[in-house]
Amino acid sequence: MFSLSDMPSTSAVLSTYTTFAASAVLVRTVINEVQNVSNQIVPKGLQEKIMSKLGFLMGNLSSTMCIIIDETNGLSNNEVFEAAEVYLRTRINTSVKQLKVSKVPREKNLSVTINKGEEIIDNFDGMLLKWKFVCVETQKTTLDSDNNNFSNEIVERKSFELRFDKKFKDKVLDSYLPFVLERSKAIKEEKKVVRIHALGYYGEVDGAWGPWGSVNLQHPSTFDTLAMDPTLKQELIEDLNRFVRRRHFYKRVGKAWKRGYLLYGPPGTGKSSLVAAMANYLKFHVYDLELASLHSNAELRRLLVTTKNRSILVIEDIDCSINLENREDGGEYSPNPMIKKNQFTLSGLLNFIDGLWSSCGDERIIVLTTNHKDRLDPALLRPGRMDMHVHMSYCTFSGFKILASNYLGIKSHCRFNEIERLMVEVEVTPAEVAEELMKSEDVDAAMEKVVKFLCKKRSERVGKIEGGREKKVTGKKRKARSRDEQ
Ligand SMILES: Nc1ncnc2c1ncn2[C@@H]1O[C@H](COP(=O)(O)OP(=O)(O)OP(=O)(O)O)[C@@H](O)[C@H]1O
Ligand SMILES: [Mg+2]
Repeated sequence: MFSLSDMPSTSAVLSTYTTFAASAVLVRTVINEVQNVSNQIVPKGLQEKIMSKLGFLMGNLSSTMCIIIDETNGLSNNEVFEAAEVYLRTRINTSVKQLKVSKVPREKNLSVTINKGEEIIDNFDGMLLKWKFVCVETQKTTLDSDNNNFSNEIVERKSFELRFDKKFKDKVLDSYLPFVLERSKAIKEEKKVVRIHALGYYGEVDGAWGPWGSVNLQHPSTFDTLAMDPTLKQELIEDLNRFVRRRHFYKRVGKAWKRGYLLYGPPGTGKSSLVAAMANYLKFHVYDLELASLHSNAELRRLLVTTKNRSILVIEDIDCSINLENREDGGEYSPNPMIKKNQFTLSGLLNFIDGLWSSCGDERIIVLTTNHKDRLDPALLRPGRMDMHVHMSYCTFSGFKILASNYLGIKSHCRFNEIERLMVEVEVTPAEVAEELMKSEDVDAAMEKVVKFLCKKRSERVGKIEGGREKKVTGKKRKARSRDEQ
């Protein structure tokens, strides 16, 4: 059994080290040896002192540099750690022996990470980078204020160690780590599940409690499946692209980074489907705001501040939600008849859109939908509030082809010409056409249904016109008769 006096002193160890200092390899061997021996005989505190001195000298000799990336940065999370976690999941290769797999309830996919102590080798621009996931258990003592007792708990401190050749220090800090941050952002974006938030119950949103409850937006609508004027569709996609890439532009010209879209058109022309397509395209969460459930402008403001950036706020059927023609008298309106008038106003809404809205978020989109654009106050429609007005019209033949391809997987059919002619004559909504297309899985039968439906619509229309003429004629006849009688 060794006694403490048998143990080599710090200075002895250091002088041993100096003797071998010429060779880094030998020093490492010495360190390992000292570590092995000291593990058995040296008290822990002294052991750490010796090893830190040796490590320091060793570090000076080695050509390797190590960056420690801790999970937290004081009280806040360390974004570099989070980014590394996400990025390294995509770099797991066969050299890793132990993985950890988990799944959170709302996520579709499994989350795969490396276990503690595992290493991942990465290459970047001619550099070799070695990542190690380190997890150290420490004891944390806390005072229980209820009974004034101290309690101990074991907490895990996680970090990554990133090792690379010293000569690449600048390149790692200036290029590689920013690259890891960027990549992780892109990976998160790809995996983002779009959610739709609605009022009505208090729900947990991203770990915080707030007035919005949310579920995954499972609306399958995309720009590809949407039947709308192809030029308008392209313009809208370009407008959205321009909006999201112009962060610096908005800053430079001193404008809030927000954009308003008014979607108008008859029922069943795809306004709500377009909102879903926009959300799926941009991967923005949706906040579905029902004005009828609000009681005051103050409530609107409170709700607004709890919405996140990179989101779409939707107010559907705006013409039905609020009296929008009476801004002069304050747009007094109370959606809830039990509550006094004058609490929730049009000017409140306008302020919300370009006053307050401007000051409390980035990359925000607001969408208003209506069946009656003409009923809206022009103040609401001006650029800066509703920047782009999108008319969702009755189904055109090009829209029909998108629906046919979508529902039946066909690009052409012998009835297409007939359908094209009929569509010029009648007004049908994409919703009506979609309904007919769904009535049969057999392509010919489905086409027949569409043709029949369009013919029926046409005869209804002709009937109406003739009925109208008839009425006019009988009206005239009646007048003439009464003149004769006089
Ligand atoms: N332009 C379209 N492209 C593809 N499908 C459409 C389109 N318009 C309507 N549909 C189909 O009809 C259904 C109803 O459409 P949607 O709810 O988007 O219409 P809307 O214009 O919002 O109607 P409303 O004014 O009544 O709210 C959709 O689920 C979709 O299946
Ligand atoms: Mg709708």
